[in-house]
Amino acid sequence: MERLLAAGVKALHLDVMDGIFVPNISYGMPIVAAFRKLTDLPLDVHLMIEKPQDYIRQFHEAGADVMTIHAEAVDDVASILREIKSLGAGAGVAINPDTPLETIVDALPEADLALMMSVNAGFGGQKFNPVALDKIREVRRLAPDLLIEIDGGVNLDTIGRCTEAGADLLVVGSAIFGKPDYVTAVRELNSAAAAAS
Ligand SMILES: O=C(CO)[C@H](O)[C@H](O)COP(=O)(O)O
Ligand SMILES: [Co+2]
Repeated sequence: MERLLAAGVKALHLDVMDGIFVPNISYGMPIVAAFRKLTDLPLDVHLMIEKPQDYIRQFHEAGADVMTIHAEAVDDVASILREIKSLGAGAGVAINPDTPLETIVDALPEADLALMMSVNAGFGGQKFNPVALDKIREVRRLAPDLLIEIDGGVNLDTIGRCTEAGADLLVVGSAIFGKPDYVTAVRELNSAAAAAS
């Protein structure tokens, strides 16, 4: 965390995985609360879990500023987005690369953020899937003021295409954590993103 903060990242994206919605387990509310104690940066909590509606209050109490649910995990996206907003948090909806954008179009008016996954949710370190870029362009056309986030395989080679397509929030895992020097990694990523936007 100290090294990340020194590198000047603008928010923390926290990947919550339940071993059911995705075949991997990461962490839950106590770790989100621990991050909350260490920083005032926005905590952007990516809920890769089933029944997210049962946990949003606890994640918000733990310190989540934004909670993003997966459309594939729930029946009624719009109503859960409304519940998240009623807690005073930002509400995001995510879709995996194989999920058509049509799945969430009706819910977009309730969303503060749309997350276009450029890998299948579940693991860091996967290869960037450019299908997310076309979805970003379409979301931008449908909802010009919505925050658009991209997540998965974003690195120095792919980040320019993300900003060019219209992504506002660029989630980077391996391309920072896999580097010895976070300051240089973040500076180079920010430069590549800005050059293309
Ligand atoms: O939600 C995620 C995986 O499900 C991660 O946020 C994402 O994969 C970031 O890691 P990387 O930049 O290494 O792909
Ligand atoms: Co994520």
